[in-house]
Amino acid sequence: MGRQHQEKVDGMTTGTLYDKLGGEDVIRKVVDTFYELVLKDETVNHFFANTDMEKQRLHQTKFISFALGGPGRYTGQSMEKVHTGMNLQPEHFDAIVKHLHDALAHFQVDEADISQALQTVETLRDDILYK
Ligand code: HEM
Repeated sequence: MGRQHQEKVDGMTTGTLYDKLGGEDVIRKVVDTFYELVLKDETVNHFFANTDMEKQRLHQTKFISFALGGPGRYTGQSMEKVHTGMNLQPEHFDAIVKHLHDALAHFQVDEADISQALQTVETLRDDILYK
């Protein structure tokens, strides 16, 4: 763990993976990989069928940034709102989580850090599913 932006609060290390991985430049590469994985996966790519490519990239970037604790914070409420009408199911959410895992693993992010990112994403599961 880099020391920058880190502090101990109640015995837990805070500071974001986003900073640890090197911020925007690295994130952009992770997004490219994640984007490819999502768009070639027929479990989920149809959700993006009517989304233009620029918006898709924006979505993937925001998703990754959120997962890594980067800038752009979302509330459950706003996430519920933007995914309303999609009726997302657990298998869709799980597929996205898997691609997040694989995209990070591709860049040698260690498994402990990947778990942390996956847990962050999990916090929004109930806000996003079945809406
Ligand atoms: C923690 C999980 C997620 C986060 C943080 C997230 C984030 C967002 C955000 C911020 C938007 C607003 C529009 C934008 O920025 O482009 C959005 C829209 C959208 N999300 Fe998600 N999302 C999540 C999960 C999912 C999942 C699991 C799916 C489908 C498999 C999905 C599919 C979409 C689609 C299709 C849109 C609308 C894009 C458009 O056409 O404008 N999202 N999401």
